[in-house]
Amino acid sequence: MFNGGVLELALEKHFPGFRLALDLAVQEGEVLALLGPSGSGKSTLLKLIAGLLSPDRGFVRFRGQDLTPLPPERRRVGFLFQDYALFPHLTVAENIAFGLVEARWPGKEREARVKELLERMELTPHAQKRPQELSGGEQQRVALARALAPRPRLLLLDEPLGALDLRLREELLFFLRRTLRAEGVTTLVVTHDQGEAFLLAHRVALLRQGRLVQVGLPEEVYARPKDLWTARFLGHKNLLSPEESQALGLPAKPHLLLPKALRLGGEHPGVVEERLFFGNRVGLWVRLGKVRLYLEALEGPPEGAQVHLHLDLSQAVPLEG
Ligand SMILES: Nc1ncnc2c1ncn2[C@@H]1O[C@H](COP(=O)(O)OP(=O)(O)OP(=O)(O)O)[C@@H](O)[C@H]1O
Repeated sequence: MFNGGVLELALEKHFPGFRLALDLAVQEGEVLALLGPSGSGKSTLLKLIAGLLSPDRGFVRFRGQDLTPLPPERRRVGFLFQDYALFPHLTVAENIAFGLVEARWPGKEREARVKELLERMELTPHAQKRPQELSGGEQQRVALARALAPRPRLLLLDEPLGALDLRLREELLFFLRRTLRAEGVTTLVVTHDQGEAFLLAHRVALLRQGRLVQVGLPEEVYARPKDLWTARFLGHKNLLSPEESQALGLPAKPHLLLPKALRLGGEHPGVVEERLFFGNRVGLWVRLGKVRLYLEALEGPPEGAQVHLHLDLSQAVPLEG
């Protein structure tokens, strides 16, 4: 069942109206994104690993050691949950040092580690401030630094960019990506945003109603979603019914047309029904007879314009219902 992951999970947890049941192995140094809609069990899974919940059945194993009977504080797992609370009476530097003091790091090493994280997180100018004097994005970075400081062997992040506005989210996303790679810590990161999962993770695991639907490399999962639900959840737009597939010359089954299957200029005449301006690109909904297809381009004609599309049907992926 497992291919020798550093973290091995086999877990069952039941709540009224909800059941989580899954097996998963995570490799050393791997960043694995748990992706799923609201209520699919992402936070429950992290809490089971952290020891904040006990499973009804199964285990959490780390490097062969069964962590299941251990309380959270003995698991040596770092976590950052949605309601991360910084200590308001401590400075930024003291907040980051908190876990190091608890773990009795010698003074010199503690100072060096705090300095390193302040620099990496671009927080050095804020070291002596209190949390309430920081912006939301800065506070989030302090919380992340605090979680990383004691060099946990495993890091659990629940929607680490959750509360931020769009622009800050993007900024912090790249930051988080670099930090996780630089620290090399085995990480499970929960998100409901597929773009975030693809950018952060070495592998993504898709969760639906407490079950793993698909686990794989971002490119793999994106280009070969297991079924219609997964394809839709990953943001694919060209999902063809059996009838629509047939109208385009494909077998009468549901299909996904990958974005690279479509471009402007080709043999199929159509009409632009909708044109969406995104700033750096445009999205076009084009009607080709019975089928409406979506494509993106750097620029595109106005609504109502006649266009021709090139369709590469070798980029059509058959889907399970
Ligand atoms: N302590 C609890 N007692 C009872 N039911 C719970 C408890 N915690 C979670 N649940 C239920 O378990 C299901 C999964 O919840 P969970 O918080 O793990 O989902 P999630 O994928 O993290 O969702 P979100 O993205 O909204 O945070 C939900 O139906 C929730 O109501």
